[in-house]
Amino acid sequence: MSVINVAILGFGTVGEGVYRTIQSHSNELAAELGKEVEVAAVLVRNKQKPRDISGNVLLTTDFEEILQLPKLDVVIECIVDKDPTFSYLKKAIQRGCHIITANKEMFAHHGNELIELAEQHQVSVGFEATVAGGIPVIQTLGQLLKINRVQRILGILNGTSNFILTEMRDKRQSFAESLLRAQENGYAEADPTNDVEGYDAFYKTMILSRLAFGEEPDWRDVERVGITSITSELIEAAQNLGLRFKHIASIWKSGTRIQASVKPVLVGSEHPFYHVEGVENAVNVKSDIVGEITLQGPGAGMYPTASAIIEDLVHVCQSHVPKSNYLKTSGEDIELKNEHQREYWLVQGLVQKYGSPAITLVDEISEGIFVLKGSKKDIEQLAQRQPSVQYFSILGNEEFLVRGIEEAKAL
Ligand SMILES: NC(=O)C1=CN([C@@H]2O[C@H](COP(=O)(O)OP(=O)(O)OC[C@H]3O[C@@H](n4cnc5c(N)ncnc54)[C@H](OP(=O)(O)O)[C@@H]3O)[C@@H](O)[C@H]2O)C=CC1
Ligand SMILES: N[C@@H](CC=O)C(=O)O
Repeated sequence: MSVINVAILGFGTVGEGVYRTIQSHSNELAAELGKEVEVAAVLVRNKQKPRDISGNVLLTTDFEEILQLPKLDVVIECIVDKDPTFSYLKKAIQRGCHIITANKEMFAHHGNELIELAEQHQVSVGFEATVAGGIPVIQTLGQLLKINRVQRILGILNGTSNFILTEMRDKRQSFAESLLRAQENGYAEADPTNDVEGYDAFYKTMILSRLAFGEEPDWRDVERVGITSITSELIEAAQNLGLRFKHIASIWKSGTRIQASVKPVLVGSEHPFYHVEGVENAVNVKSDIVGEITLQGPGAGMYPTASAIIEDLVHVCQSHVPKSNYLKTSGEDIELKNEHQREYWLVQGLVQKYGSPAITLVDEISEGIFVLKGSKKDIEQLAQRQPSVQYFSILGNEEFLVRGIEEAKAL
């Protein structure tokens, strides 16, 4: 049987998971591809670290050595940062290799250039692992929703943040303890600021936007808020109202503009994301023909990410060259709340009571934590006047919230 020669760049959580999965699923790969998949080389930063890699595999710190291999078909990139990964992948494409990447930061910045270059060189690009870990959302949007016009996407896109919020609520762990566990489980980025300050979810949101709408919002206009301001006290107050904090990315088209935000909000049990817990991610796509679809599954970790990459491996070896601009016709306009519409907010840190006639106090649900009603603009102005104020939008219907407040008061 002939062979597909693969190089894996990086041998951390993801790279090692890919290596192990190629060994454990060799029969399935051979049956699907009609060729054996062999790992020819692994690139690392530190060759002295002990690793469980067969002696036949070239283990190197020099990417040029990999490029000079006599036979190389696919380069799988599982490193961190934009550089030198982008230049490695360009060289791999120029050498005629298909490429696969898990690196969302690099792909959000350079995905288009890589896809255009791949098109010129008649090779394919796999990037399923860049968004939502093991959930096949890229293939679903790119291959299975080609005719639907996407109207809006909501996503829980960072497994570490969702894991931390769940641990803090369910096990009453501190933020620091929960983050440490996420790191031990291999969920967090090398620099976890990327997870907890919302950068990782932001990059994933930009990749999804390009895939679903054919374009991205202006990055400077995207509201990006992480989860670091969410205290145990706030989580408990929300829980007493029947609400859970979720870090949610939203993308929608308004007029000719694509808009997006990435921030923590509160959802009730009627929301499709209420039960998305721990390291799980979810993506809810609203399109004109099919309506709403929610995909849910593990959003980070060794094997879920390896699953996305292995499925990409089959896809790039079998598929034709992708279209540049990865993608789709533009999506469809959708009417969402505008900044003047009144909604509900969970607010902490007021130094003077809510401070504006345009804002109504609904209730003080525990000491110093209020439910207020007002427009986004009014709440933003309040937070400008009182910088200690933290505010979180409460999604869902009013009836549900009122019931939650009554139940919380009865506690
Ligand atoms: N962890 C997860 O659940 C997921 C991660 N990703 C993405 O996958 C990528 C890898 O993540 P993960 O495996 O968790 O990261 P790790 O930190 O566990 O591993 C990174 C690996 O890359 C190697 N490396 C780093 N820089 C270089 C370099 N300049 N040249 C050669 N090798 C280098 C390291 O080498 P050494 O071992 O010698 O230090 C290490 O083997 C990231 O882009 C991440 O965002 C995507 C989806 C999920
Ligand atoms: N650090 C990321 C890993 C997967 O993309 C996350 O927690 O989601």
